[in-house]
Amino acid sequence: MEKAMIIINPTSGKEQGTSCIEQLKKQLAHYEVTVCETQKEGDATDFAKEACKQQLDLVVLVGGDGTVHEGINGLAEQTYRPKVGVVPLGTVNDFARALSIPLDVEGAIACIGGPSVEVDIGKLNGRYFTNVVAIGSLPDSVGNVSSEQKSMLGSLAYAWEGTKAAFQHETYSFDIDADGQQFSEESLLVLVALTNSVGGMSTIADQAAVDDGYLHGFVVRSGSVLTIAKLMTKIAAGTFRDDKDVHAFRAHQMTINGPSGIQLNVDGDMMEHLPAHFSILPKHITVYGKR
Ligand SMILES: Nc1ncnc2c1ncn2[C@@H]1O[C@H](COP(=O)(O)OP(=O)(O)OP(=O)(O)O)[C@@H](O)[C@H]1O
Repeated sequence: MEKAMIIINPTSGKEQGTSCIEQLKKQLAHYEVTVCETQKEGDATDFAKEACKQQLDLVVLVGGDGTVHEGINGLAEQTYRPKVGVVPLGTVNDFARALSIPLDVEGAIACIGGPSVEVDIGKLNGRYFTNVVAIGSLPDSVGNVSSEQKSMLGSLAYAWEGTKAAFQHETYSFDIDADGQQFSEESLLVLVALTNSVGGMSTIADQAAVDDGYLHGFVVRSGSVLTIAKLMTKIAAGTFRDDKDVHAFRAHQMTINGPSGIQLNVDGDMMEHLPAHFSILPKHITVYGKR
């Protein structure tokens, strides 16, 4: 009999996590299932590592992007990696969106066992990421959105903090090396995306496919309120990357340096500091979903 581990964060999103376990077990009827509830930061990584060690066939990550990020960090370094299913319970759920996994519990559960994709995983310094790394004063303030704010306001909380940051329009100087090409930029926001879902929006990194083997970089060149307002409308219209204030590039390896002490927003949570060394692990983990 095949073996599966369900890793669930009982505090994710609106805390509806544990109620979907029975449904999930029905979908996984032909698996011997172990359920692991996370208690704190780092648990999902440890459980996922254990699933590799035991050579399980499937790991289902139930939670927000933070839980997916932690679970993938447990799998990425291992030689044997189980297939992955995702049941998104967070506010943004970028990884699920990028893989066309339905955002409702029933739909997401029904996907497990269907089509799957071998997805790229990003490496940033000593850790791994699945979606996006954001650097600059904008993500700095968006990173201050509390869980309570997120639960109550959802993406509105991000929009509010982002607007506040835009009014402060503080820019930083960044030195960037992309596959050996070097350039410097004065910027409010630098994004390194792996997928076409960034902060719940599919129109920023619209050309990034989950398995194209590239890191997709975007530098927002100026920080004026007008620039930000204009870019917001361009994001809505799907023409963000063509704007003269946006420098879009892609690479297999990148190094980004800038003022020390700036924290990075990695898959939605603040962690790591500059300098940031990026690389890509192409088609590294098989996930139930579609490209
Ligand atoms: N039992 C727990 N109690 C408190 N925090 C936990 C627990 N288990 C895991 N965590 C932490 O909660 C963090 C956030 O979890 P997750 O992203 O799944 O939910 P979320 O914050 O509701 O989602 P989103 O960020 O999309 O709104 C995880 O990165 C993890 O470190």
